Amino acid sequence: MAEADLAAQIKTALADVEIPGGGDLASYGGLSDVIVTPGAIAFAIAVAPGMEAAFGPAREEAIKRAQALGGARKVMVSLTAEKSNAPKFGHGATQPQGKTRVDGVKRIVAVGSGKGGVGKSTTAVNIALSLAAEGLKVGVLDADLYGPSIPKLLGIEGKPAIRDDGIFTPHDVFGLKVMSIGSMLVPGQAVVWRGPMATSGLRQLLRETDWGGLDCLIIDLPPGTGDIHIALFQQTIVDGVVIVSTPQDLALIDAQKAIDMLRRMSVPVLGLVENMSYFIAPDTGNRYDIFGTGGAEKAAERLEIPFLGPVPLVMSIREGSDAGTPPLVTAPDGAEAKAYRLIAHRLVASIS
Ligand SMILES: Nc1ncnc2c1ncn2[C@@H]1O[C@H](COP(=O)(O)OP(=O)(O)OP(=O)(O)O)[C@@H](O)[C@H]1O
Repeated sequence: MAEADLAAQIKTALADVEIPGGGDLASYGGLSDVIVTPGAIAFAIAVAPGMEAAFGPAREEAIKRAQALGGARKVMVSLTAEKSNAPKFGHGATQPQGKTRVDGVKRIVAVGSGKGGVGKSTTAVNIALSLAAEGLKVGVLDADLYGPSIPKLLGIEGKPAIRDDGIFTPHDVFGLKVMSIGSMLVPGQAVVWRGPMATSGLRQLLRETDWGGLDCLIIDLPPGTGDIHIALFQQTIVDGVVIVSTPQDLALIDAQKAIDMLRRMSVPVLGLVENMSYFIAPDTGNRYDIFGTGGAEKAAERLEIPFLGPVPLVMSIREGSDAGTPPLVTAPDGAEAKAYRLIAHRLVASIS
């Protein structure tokens, strides 16, 4: 059945779901669009603050109705009271209550950046592979809803398997357990998958995946600071965040903003990586500091966070990453792999 037809059928089925105070869910103003992808069905129910518990049975019923029509698709229905969920920032910020660990995952390290395109996902994947090369059991969760690139970086195709009990089985690639929010989306739908729906999708990917006992889960965050970050840091104990930046000042200002947010949310900043730090000419092997290298190191000092190391701008990183064969896999003893391994060592030291 076409996805649009299925969405319409689900909407019709929701007309039989009663909501508190009378009326049905399909005609309730707080119901979002119903999104149907080849692997998932997602929608959100926004309620007034304090009404979450009262709407619980309606949500359960809605899940049942959607599941009955959706076959093997994973159903994600979020219930949010938007105002009460707003983060408290700035003066008087409090440590959010109710953060929990993820079953079967010892440590969570998120990788973020102030702005897009700085090489955050590339760094996340190569840090994960470096940790795995040390003998750790490592997973990667791609939470970059607006540009999920982990499947491409690791050459993953298709969707993760879903067990009978609805739990995801992650992809197994180069020894990593990998899940991507990208496999739940079809191109062009990320924009409608925002707010409560996105955060609910992330929560399910994180908590309804059989990670199989990990020493460390690396989460590739979207760039900047948004709903996904806030929801993750409010709900989950994250051991710390690595910030990736390029040497350009503008990027560092953005990185600084991201670091400020983490501090206000009481999330440890594990350090700064300077990506595309210098250029190695492929023909001569000569090094060129074309961007004025060292900006991130100085910024790290100023911000009083560890500097984890520089990664050169090298064609082999771009080509290997774009082909799904990261340098840690193709040339584990090469200079690029060494740069990532050094960063991973410092990261481990920073966590402990
Ligand atoms: N050190 C590097 N040398 C050469 N190319 C790199 C390097 N790091 C990343 N790239 C390339 O830069 C591009 C962007 O990288 P990546 O997708 O990791 O960035 P991102 O910050 O995660 O971006 P987005 O904001 O889209 O998530 C990719 O084509 C990648 O191969």
